[in-house]
Amino acid sequence: MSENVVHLHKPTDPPTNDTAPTVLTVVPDAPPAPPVPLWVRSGRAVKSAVTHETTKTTVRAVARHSLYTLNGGRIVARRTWDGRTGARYERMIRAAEAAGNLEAAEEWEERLQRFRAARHHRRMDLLHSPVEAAKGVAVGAGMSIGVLVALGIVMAINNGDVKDVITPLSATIDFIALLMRIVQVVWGPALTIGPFLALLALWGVGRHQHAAPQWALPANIRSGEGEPITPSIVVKALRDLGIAPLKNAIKEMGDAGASMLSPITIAGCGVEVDVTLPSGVSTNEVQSKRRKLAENLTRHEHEVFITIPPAARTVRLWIADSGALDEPIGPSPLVTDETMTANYKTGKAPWGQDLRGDSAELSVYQRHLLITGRSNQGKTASLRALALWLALDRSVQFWLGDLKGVGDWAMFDGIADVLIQGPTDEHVIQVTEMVEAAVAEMNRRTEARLVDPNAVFPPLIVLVDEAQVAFMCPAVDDEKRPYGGSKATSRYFMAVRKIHNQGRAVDVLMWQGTQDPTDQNLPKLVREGAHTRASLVLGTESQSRMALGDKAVDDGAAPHLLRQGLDKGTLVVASDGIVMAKGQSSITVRTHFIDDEPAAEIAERAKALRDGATTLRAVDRGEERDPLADVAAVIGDTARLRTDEVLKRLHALDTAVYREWNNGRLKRLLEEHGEEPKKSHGVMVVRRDDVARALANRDADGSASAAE
Ligand SMILES: Nc1ncnc2c1ncn2[C@@H]1O[C@H](COP(=O)(O)OP(=O)(O)OP(=O)(O)O)[C@@H](O)[C@H]1O
Repeated sequence: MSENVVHLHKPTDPPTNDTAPTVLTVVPDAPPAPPVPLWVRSGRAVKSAVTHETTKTTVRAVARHSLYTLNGGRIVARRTWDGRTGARYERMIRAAEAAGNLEAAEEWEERLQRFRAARHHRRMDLLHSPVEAAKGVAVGAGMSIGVLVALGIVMAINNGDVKDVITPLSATIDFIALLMRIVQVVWGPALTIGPFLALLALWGVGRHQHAAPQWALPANIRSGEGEPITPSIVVKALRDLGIAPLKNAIKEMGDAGASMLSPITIAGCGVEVDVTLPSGVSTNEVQSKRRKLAENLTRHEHEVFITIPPAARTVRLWIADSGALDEPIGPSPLVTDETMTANYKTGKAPWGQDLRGDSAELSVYQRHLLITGRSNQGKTASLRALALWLALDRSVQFWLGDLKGVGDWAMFDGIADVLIQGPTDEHVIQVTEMVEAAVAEMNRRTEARLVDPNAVFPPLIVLVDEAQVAFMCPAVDDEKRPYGGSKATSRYFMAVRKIHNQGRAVDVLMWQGTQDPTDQNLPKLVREGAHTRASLVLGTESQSRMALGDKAVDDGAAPHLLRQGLDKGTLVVASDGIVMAKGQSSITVRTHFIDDEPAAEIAERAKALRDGATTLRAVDRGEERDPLADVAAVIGDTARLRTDEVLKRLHALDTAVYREWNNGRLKRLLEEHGEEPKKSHGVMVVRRDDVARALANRDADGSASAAE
């Protein structure tokens, strides 16, 4: 009996085995939804009909074609009016005045006067013309009849038939009658279809000019995708920028707003046009509206570049063909031309293409370099492309620190004299010592130059990739001096600063690649010490200012407007080592990408050109110095030398060793050998004889202890 019972509650205990009865639960039906009132349903139906895509398309098409005809009529009427009156001249005068170009205004004024004088002349002529015209018709008709009769006489004489005298005349009359018949027949239908043909013609004009509101135009024109840039598109885009004085001036000018523009020229994969702004509109007002301008031109923001040419009140627009910047550029000539060599002094590295499609080449001669950019955007690749080219000049030495250390620079093994690869503090210490050794080398060269002003040295490129790792390194040395940071005691920072200050003249050059600049990971003095500054995409305008400097950004450089991921390898470069249009302070370069494999091949070619360098994994600090002998050497023949001058000379002799030396340390050295600095005329000095005695005593002690 119990198996026939259907429980109306949920069992709380789970069934214990497979034989447990299936429990069915009765779920009551949901209550029927209340009926929707008729007016709501009708409203919904109307809404869905009105908002349906087909309805929208139909409404758009009807509106568009009607407006084409209407506006076509307006355009034709205006053209006719312009042709017959001085309206066009007056408009040009207003445009020239609005643009502040009084010379052009005067010229148009003169033309208007000439036009009016000529029109007056024609009108005066018309007053006399009916009589003249009647006379002309009478004379013309008489002459024609005379000619026809003369022709008839010739025919009559020829045929011997007097009737032929009027044959040409009657044939002409018949012909005229025939024409009249044709006109009579055609006239009726022409009267009927004539207006339609006229409307069709007006529609054609309107359609050609897209003379309908934006919303009514077909989708492809509405989006403007791929549309060529014409003066009227540029003027319209400027008018709608939201700059009131510009808008008013263009309104004043009407169609003649195009007079603000230079001819639109093809420039690489886009077009270029200079816009002379009307008075009251500043160039940076237009520059700050780049996105809006780009959208008004139916382009993406990154496809429009606004720079400031030398001419006053002028902005230069470069507008890419839609999507053209997304096309890859070809391979590097370094890859395709296996015979290529380089020349540090006179050559230029084939880096990529500028936006005009011209090849962008960089001279690296006596220029410190800094490349910044967000992670994974092509910083190492663009820095390496320059180094690979320069490696093809066998005279150039490389000391290289890669603080990422995943092998991006491995192909320089055998080219570079020093190659340090790795991201740890230990690597930062080695890289710092490498840069300090370069400072010592620089000092040695400077000294040598003092002795021989014509001394020439092989270029030494001190390259640190991922330099932010060094600036952010927390390690400190035995004397508590930090390797990282940007204090006066920070070792990496100070070494870079010294090379920036003095390295150029003796061809010791600092090249750094660094990520996402901040004041901490790229101190101000370091970023401003580079002659060539280049940046890949960055996050903010303030970072762009750090990367390229205020001047370049104020003049339109905008790496923060490049697109992360999409513009890999595109650099904004501020340098005098690259050709750019006059007055421009930066240029956008799309670099050739050289992948690891071709990079290794280029490196092999470079090695073949060189005798083969033994690459060190850390800098050799050289033999142990003998400070007392060094003091004697820097004093030379001078009887006494101020202690600060002794320290300066020691420092120049070997920066790495004597960097931390001060008066106290010098005093200790002399005291260790039974001498001390003395006062002379109120200043502390070291005397040559004291040092010589100390040396002699030391040598005597040394030989005595050896003898024992
Ligand atoms: N010129 C270029 N054109 C196209 N793609 C490029 C270009 N340069 C680099 N890339 C692409 O970007 C990737 C990253 O390049 P790279 O390692 O040079 O970036 P990075 O900025 O040094 O990165 P990291 O964050 O590691 O420092 C490359 O593997 C390559 O796919």
